[in-house]
Amino acid sequence: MRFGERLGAAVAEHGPLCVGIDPHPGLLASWGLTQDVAGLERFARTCVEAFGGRVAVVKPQSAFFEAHGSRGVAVLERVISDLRGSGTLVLVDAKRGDIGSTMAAYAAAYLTEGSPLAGDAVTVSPYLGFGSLAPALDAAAANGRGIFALALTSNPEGASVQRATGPDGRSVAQSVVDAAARANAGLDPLGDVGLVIGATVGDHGLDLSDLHGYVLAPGFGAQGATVADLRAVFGPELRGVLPASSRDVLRHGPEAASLRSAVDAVRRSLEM
Ligand SMILES: O=c1ccn([C@@H]2O[C@H](COP(=O)(O)O)[C@@H](O)[C@H]2O)c(=O)[nH]1
Repeated sequence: MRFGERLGAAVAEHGPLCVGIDPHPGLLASWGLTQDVAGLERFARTCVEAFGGRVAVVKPQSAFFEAHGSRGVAVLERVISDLRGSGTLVLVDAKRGDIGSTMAAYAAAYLTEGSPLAGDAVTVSPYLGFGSLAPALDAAAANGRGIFALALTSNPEGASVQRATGPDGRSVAQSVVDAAARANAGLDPLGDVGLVIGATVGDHGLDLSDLHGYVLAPGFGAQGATVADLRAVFGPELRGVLPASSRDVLRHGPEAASLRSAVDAVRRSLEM
């Protein structure tokens, strides 16, 4: 089954919340864990126990695993494998992007069946030109996987690049939206190319009407965006929007049960 179809089924079962696994040093400390691979592993195992089979999609942040070197990456590989084994979709947040020939290697790593780092989808950066992502689009389609391309990111620094307008009068972000829409055309119910648009961005000024794909909305929770902000940015129904929260859920650890309660509370807030 295509990624967009699998994501649709997962959202129908669990709701749209995407929970992030971001093992910040500060969170390891507040969970009473050591600042090493053993602490990382304990943190990650607790997250898998808490979220596996309970949310539509989990987003491990690759940077916090990479920070621990090859043994940290091995922990990420186990997180991906165990979450997928529990039936939960995994969006690896690695924000990869490079010239096409190198992008093909990233696509092999993150989107190809049998690769230990391949989740169900990966975040990618289109800022070497959306066309440079072609190997990732091809690998995603061939392997039933998806990509989420950065359009308008949640950090304030992103706007100077992403809201800039090109010679055709479109913003850079709108050109990313339009390219994703072309990739998703004809795929029902939604395609396999999603976008990242922060919940913090305010009036995004984008025409998303032809996107026909999912929108990951980080910035919800710890970065200050509320449910009201989500509705103001994306419309009252939040159709196709996956609000993403990491620290605001993870701060409730280290007990898996408390993490689950936090997820349930966020989910309820999204339903109100
Ligand atoms: O525009 C973006 C793109 C990605 N992120 C990532 O999402 C999480 C947010 O974590 P919180 O603790 O919920 O703030 C993190 O992994 C970022 O790298 C983003 O925030 N904004």
